[in-house]
Amino acid sequence: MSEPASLAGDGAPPTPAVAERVFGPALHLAERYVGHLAADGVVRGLIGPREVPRLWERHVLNSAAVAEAVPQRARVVDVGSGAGLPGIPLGLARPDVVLTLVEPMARRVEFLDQTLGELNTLAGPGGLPWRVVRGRAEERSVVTAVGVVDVVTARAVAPLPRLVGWCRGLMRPGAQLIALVGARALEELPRMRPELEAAGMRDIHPRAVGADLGGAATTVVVMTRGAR
Ligand SMILES: C[S@@+](CC[C@H](N)C(=O)[O-])C[C@H]1O[C@@H](n2cnc3c(N)ncnc32)[C@H](O)[C@@H]1O
Repeated sequence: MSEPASLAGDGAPPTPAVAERVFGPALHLAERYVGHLAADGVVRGLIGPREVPRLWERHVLNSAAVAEAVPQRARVVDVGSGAGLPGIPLGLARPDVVLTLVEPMARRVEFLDQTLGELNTLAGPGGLPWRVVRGRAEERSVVTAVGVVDVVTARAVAPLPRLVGWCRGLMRPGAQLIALVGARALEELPRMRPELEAAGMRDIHPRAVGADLGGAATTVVVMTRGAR
């Protein structure tokens, strides 16, 4: 049977050996996702063409690295998921998590719906326990649709204090926010700490994840919502 054109993977970069260890039995789904990003993701302007050769290292493995910071069977919401990062690689690496992708932009939601539909079909019996919710994380309709979760993930969405303000309503007391950050956010963390604590966040710390994946480790800032 021929493959769906949109996921044919034309021009997709080769799969690095480490991907098999990261994704295990879901490797074929991760390869499909990369093919989809390289084709439809570029056509729709969600991924720059120059990113294609480094989709695995810089986007997919870098995102999947977050898996080691996520507790077993966590309810996870990926806020500002865009083309599905870091949510989709995380969900593929960790089939025990229940994943919701939140994204306000119609064009991106369409891409996510199509991707999830296709990966779901490929995943076979039971499919994937994932869904897409359109809207902004702080909107009441989104909080109602998603409910409260154990973990919020976010990459390149907003500075940490603003991100916390948007996501707090989705986090149960004790839930974690795991934000993938660059060097600048890390540098600014000490200055931001009082504001994050005033917003009810505790145990705020940077952490390197995915150091064993062959490339540079992913830096995340992890924080926990306090009781109030
Ligand atoms: C720079 S993109 C990053 C996308 C993806 N996380 C990645 O790393 O490729 C930021 C995304 O956050 C979304 N966004 C902006 N404000 C948001 C909000 N209040 N709630 C949820 N998503 C938001 C945007 O629509 C956009 O898709």
